[in-house]
Amino acid sequence: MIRFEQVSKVYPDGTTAVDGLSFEVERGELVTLVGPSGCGKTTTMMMVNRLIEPTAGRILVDGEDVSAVDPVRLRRRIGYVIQHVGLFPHRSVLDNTATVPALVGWKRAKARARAAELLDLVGLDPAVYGSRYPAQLSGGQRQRVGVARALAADPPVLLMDEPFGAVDPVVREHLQNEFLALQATVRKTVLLVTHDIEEAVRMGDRIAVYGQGRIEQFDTPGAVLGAPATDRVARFVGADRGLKRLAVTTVEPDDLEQPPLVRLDEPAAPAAVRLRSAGARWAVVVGPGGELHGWVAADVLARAGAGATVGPLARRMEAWVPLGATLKRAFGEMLQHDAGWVAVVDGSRFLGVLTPALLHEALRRSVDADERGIPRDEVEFHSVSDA
Ligand SMILES: Nc1ncnc2c1ncn2[C@@H]1O[C@H](COP(=O)(O)OP(=O)(O)OP(=O)(O)O)[C@@H](O)[C@H]1O
Repeated sequence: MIRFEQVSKVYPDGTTAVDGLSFEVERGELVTLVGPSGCGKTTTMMMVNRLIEPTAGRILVDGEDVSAVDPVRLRRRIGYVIQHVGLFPHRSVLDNTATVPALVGWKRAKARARAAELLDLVGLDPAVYGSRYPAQLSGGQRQRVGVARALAADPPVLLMDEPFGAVDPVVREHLQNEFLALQATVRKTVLLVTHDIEEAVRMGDRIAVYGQGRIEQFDTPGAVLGAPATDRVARFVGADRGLKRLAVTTVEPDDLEQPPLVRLDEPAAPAAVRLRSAGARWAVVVGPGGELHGWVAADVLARAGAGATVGPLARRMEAWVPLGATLKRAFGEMLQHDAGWVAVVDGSRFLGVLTPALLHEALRRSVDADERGIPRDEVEFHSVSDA
């Protein structure tokens, strides 16, 4: 969808900002460009909508060489979000959002209706915020208007230059998550510039890690964190890349262990016997359809009076995550609830548990899988304790 072919940019003063760059962003993909200040990220992005012209090479958007397209027409097909948003201070939020539809000749009522729809989509009630002016918004709200405005004419391509840079870390994470949820439905082809590796990892389907004017590695976040291609990439992603990788590695069924199970409506006494003979100190309690209910300690079952069933003795399961959650979230749940394991569910159905050792194993297998280019469930794992 966006294709760079041997693109270079040398500024008139002789600075080589971009040097022989070739890469492609697939349709509906979000690619983050990340690297230290001055490495050429913004130059790369601004060549796509012709705010900067390359010195050599060509850039194709949807198969069309951008140098052959009138820049104004080109920019109508490419949404652009920048750090300081650039809203018109004397226009209402609604009119700011309707800017591009109005420019491309939509009737005022239709442009405003579209703007209201977009404001709603980015979480701003148009009835409340539509008539305000930019100065009457918080930084995070202004950023949302910037995103709504860029999406208003429904461009297939979105360029975002440090779009969440001007807000504090908490708001930033919130906006990132909101944008990811939005992107899951609108599926734009997005190029996002950031100098923040955490943001690149969280947002990107793939990441381009820049050295000076060149891409050092172009791969999925997991692969970049698991197997940095060069020393420079390794230094940039940081010594804690294993921890960062927790945030991009998901829980899969093969990662899980099957603990002893007891049924909610089963009598306590035989359940206690079963657990004792298995040497288990606790069991997961499931409902009749295999749905997760809670957990119960073996000694509580053993002390229960005759005729007791498991149900009233069970404790609520606090530490659980859905299948597909990140390992970071699973680990977070364990820490928050001071639990040695976390239950994993698919919908309401109980699938198994993850322990710290299994979590480590899942992480190691995913690193191996990326290094060898094979699926994670094909990686055999031997831990120190097997030796
Ligand atoms: N108009 C210009 N004239 C000369 N040099 C320029 C010009 N614009 C940018 N540069 C230089 O080109 C290089 C790349 O700049 P660019 O803005 O693309 O980097 P960046 O990676 O986006 O940096 P940052 O994260 O700081 O925004 C830098 O050395 C910069 O000083």
